[in-house]
Amino acid sequence: MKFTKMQGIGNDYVYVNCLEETVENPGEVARKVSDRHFGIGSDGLILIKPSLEADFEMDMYNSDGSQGAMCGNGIRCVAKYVYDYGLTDKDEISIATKSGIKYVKLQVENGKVKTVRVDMGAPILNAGLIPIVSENPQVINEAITAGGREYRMTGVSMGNPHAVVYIDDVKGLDIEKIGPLFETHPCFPDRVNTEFSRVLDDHTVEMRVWERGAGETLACGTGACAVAVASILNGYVVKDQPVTIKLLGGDLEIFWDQQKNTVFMTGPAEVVFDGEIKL
Ligand SMILES: N[C@H](CCC[C@H](N)C(=O)O)C(=O)O
Repeated sequence: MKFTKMQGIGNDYVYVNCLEETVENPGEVARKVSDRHFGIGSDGLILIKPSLEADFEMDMYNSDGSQGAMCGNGIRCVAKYVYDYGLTDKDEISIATKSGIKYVKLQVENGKVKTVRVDMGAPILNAGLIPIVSENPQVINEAITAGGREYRMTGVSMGNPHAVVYIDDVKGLDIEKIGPLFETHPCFPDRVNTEFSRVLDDHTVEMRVWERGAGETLACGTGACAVAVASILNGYVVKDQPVTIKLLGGDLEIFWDQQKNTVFMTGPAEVVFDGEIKL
C-alpha cells in the first residue's frame, strides 16, 4: 500500500490516496500502521477518497482503530495533499467528513501549500449532542470528578466530543494518568477528547490534549477550536478576535465568528515522506 506520512503541528497521520489504492478493514490497518515500533508510526490513518457531494472525502481513524468524525490537523494535510500531488488545481476546496462538508482555503507558496484556513463549522454546545451526560442544557464550567479530584469542564463538539478543562500546571500534568480517566469517564457516552488548558493572556491559551482513541498527541485541531470556544464562553479571552492556541507541536490561530457562528482554524501542513508498506 502506497502512503504519504504528513503532520500538522506534530499530529502525524498516514495518508492513503484511495483514488489509487483500496484499503480493506481500515480500522485494522490504522492499528497496524500507527505502531511506532512495528508499523510506520502515526496518530492514525486518513483515507483520501473521491466524493459525489464535495471535491474530496476524508475518512479518519485513530491509532486504536476507532473512526473519528473530524480531524482538524488532518483536514489541513488532506487539503495540502490534493493540491501538491496534483489531484486539484483549486485553492478553495470542499472536503466531506463524517461531521459534514468543510470548506478550506489554501495559502500556496512556490507551488506548494504552506498554510490552510479551514471553516470548521459551528461549535455544538448542547450537552445531549456532544454528548455529555448533564442535567444542564450546556456544560459550561461544570464540576467533574476524576481520579478523586474535582475539575471544572466546558463541553464543546466540533463534530467530535471535547471536554475543555482549565488547570494551573499544564506542563507538569501527569496526562498519562488523568487522560484515560477522562476518556473513559461515564459522563461521556462516546468517550471524549480532553484538553487540559491554561489561559496565558486574553488572546492566548496553552493546552495539552489526551485524544480519544490515540492518547496524548502533540496537537489536536478540533481540540484547539474547542479550547478557543470554551475560553470565550467563560470570558477568559477576547471575543470577535483570533485566539492563539499553543500546543506541544506548535500554534494554531482560531477565530470564532459569532455573527456567522462558525469557527475558522488556520495552521500549517507538512509532508514528511512518501512510502510503501506490505500489509
Ligand atoms: N481523536 C479524535 C479524532 C482526531 C482529532 C484530532 N487529531 C484533530 O486534529 O482534530 C476523535 O476521536 O474524536
